[in-house]
This record gives sequence, structure tokens and C-alpha cells, in this order.
Amino acid sequence: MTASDTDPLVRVRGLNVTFAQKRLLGPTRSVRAVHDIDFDIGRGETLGLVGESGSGKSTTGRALLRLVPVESGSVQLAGQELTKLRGGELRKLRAAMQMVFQDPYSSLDPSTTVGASITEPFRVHQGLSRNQAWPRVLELLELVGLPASHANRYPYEFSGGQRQRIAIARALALHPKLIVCDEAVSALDVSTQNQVINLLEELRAEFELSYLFIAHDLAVVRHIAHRVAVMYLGRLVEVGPAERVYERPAHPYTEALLSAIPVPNPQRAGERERIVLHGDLPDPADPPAGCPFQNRCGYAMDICRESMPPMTEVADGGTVACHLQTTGPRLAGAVLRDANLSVGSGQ
Ligand SMILES: Nc1ncnc2c1ncn2[C@@H]1O[C@H](COP(=O)(O)OP(=O)(O)OP(=O)(O)O)[C@@H](O)[C@H]1O
Repeated sequence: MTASDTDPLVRVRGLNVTFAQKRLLGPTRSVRAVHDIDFDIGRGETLGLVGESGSGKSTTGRALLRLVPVESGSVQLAGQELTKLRGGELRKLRAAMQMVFQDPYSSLDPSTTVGASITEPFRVHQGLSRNQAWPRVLELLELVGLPASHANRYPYEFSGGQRQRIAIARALALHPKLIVCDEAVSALDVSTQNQVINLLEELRAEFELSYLFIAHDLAVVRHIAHRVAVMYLGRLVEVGPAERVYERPAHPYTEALLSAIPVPNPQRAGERERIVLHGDLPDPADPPAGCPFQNRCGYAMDICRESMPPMTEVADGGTVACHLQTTGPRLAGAVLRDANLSVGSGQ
């Protein structure tokens, strides 16, 4: 099957990932980390994937790259089904899809110069010697804003932001189509975060890259995502154009995540009520009945405890899995609060 330029680069349908978790006490249990999710990523598009720790974001990113076993569902890259690939075909795929992690220390060998680390993809995938790959390494370092002369330095000689640039340089080596950035800027201070995000943005525009940009914090994603997908307990609960999601969240969980972002303009500070989510994310091995968010949702109705809401279209863009969309008032911030539904508000 071939894909036209207008088809999405990535097409995920009905993706499920289940882990067997061994426990010290008690039998091994089965945890569905990703539950029947669908999404697309366009060519040159950045999809932000947000949600609390444990919601299944990293597992989703890893499943795209086949770094965790896919239980069922379809993942296509440019029209090619990836879930059935083996051996050499899988290695080719790994060149087209790369991952940048939160902690580049884990991906950069501390005892190897960064230049030598960046030669690795050329050696493994293209059979080049270190000398043959070296000119490309120098180009890549300059592309990510580092002097080529730093190629002979070791990871510990760089700051966190510089190490992340090196990880990005290595990810770019084989001209990928998609980069999964898994909390790639989360450990950096805000100004370094902005610099790395600006770099990612420049590279996206120059090479028509697509990103799955994973972060637990909606504030980080705001500056880079064209669309945002919100994940809760292994499920996507809302997907939509970034502007709409930030201005008019359609899911109470998205609204709560947004309410935790400080409002930069003090004159607007009173406009957004802080919504405190009580309790932790439920145990994914023992999810609540009905909607997975119902036991923490200030708007929960009887139906929410009984049945899983289907994904439905939001009038001004995207989709949401929430009974409010079909039953009762739709969530549109102030509208719901005016309707005097209970919102757990904090300080
Ligand atoms: N290799 C694994 N073996 C067993 N369980 C796993 C494994 N990886 C993830 N899980 C479980 O899957 C669920 C989702 O984890 P995942 O890391 O994908 O979430 P996340 O949203 O990325 O959170 P975080 O930001 O903390 O990484 C969690 O319950 C986690 O314990």
C-alpha cells in the first residue's frame, strides 16, 4: 500500500498494549497500559500527548517504535503497517522513527565522546566506518547549534540542554520522518526548555519532521503542538486542535490539567478556577467501572459510573470521550460552572 502526501504520516487504530507485572507479593497481574486508542499525526505536524504519570504516554510512544510489544491494533507509517514487521524490515523502520528521551545520559554512553556516539547510527544502519561518518557528525552538531569542535568531548562536559541537542543530533542522523520526544524538555529549566523547543521547531520546518511530543505538563506542549491528545488511564479522552483545547477544553480532565497552569497575565488570573483533582490515578490493573475518570470528576453523573463514554466529535474541532458531550451541558468552562455543577476548587 502506498500513501499519498495528504494522508497522515502516522495512523494508529485500536492500539492495545498490556504488560504482565510481576509482584513480590501475590500473583503476576496484567496491566493494560494502552487501551484501544486511535490517532493520526500529519506530515510536518506536532501532536502533543499529555496526561499524568502512569497514564500510558511513554508506552504509546514506545509502541509506535515497536520498543514494547503491541498486543493488538494497527500502527501505520506512511501507509506501511508496522506491527507485523520483523528483522531487517524492523531495523529500517527504526531509522525512520526515532526517540529522544528525558535523560540524554541514559542514551549517551558516558565513556564515549559525543562524536563517536553520533557515528553509531551510521555504523549500525549504513555500514559506514567512524572516519566515513565523521563529516556527517560535524554537520549534525552544527545543525543543532553546537560547535563541531565539541565532537571530541564527553557527555559530562555538556549542560543538560546541550546534551539534549546531542541526543537530537543523533536522532536526526538517518533522516527520520517521525521523532517521539518523550519528556524531552521536562528536566530542563524554562529558558533552556524554550531554546530546545525552538530548535525542534526549526528542524521540523526545515526537514518536514513530525513529532509525537510527550509531556505531563500542558504548559510545555502549548509552545510546540499543533494538536493535543490527552491521555487518562491508558485511554485518549480528548484530541483536538491545540488552540481549541487550550481555550475551550471539552473534557473535565483536560480542564483540570489546564487549570493547573499559571496564567501569565495577572489581570486574567481570576478567569480560571483552579480545579484540584482528588486522589491518585486509579490502579490500571483495576480501573473503575464506566468512565475511567468518573471517581475524580466534579461533574460525574450516574451514567458516568455505568458506561464508558464513546469518542464523539466536538463542535469546534477534535473529539472527546465524555458523557457531558451527549448528556447534560457540554463542557465549556464558565458555562458549566454557571450551571452550578460541582467543581472541586482549591486555593
Ligand atoms: N515494562 C513495563 N512492564 C510492566 N508495566 C509497565 C511497563 N511499562 C509501563 N508499565 C505500566 O504501564 C502504565 C503506563 O506507564 P507509562 O510509563 O506508559 O505512563 P506515562 O504516562 O508515560 O507515565 P510516566 O510519565 O511516569 O512515564 C503504568 O501503570 C506502568 O506501571
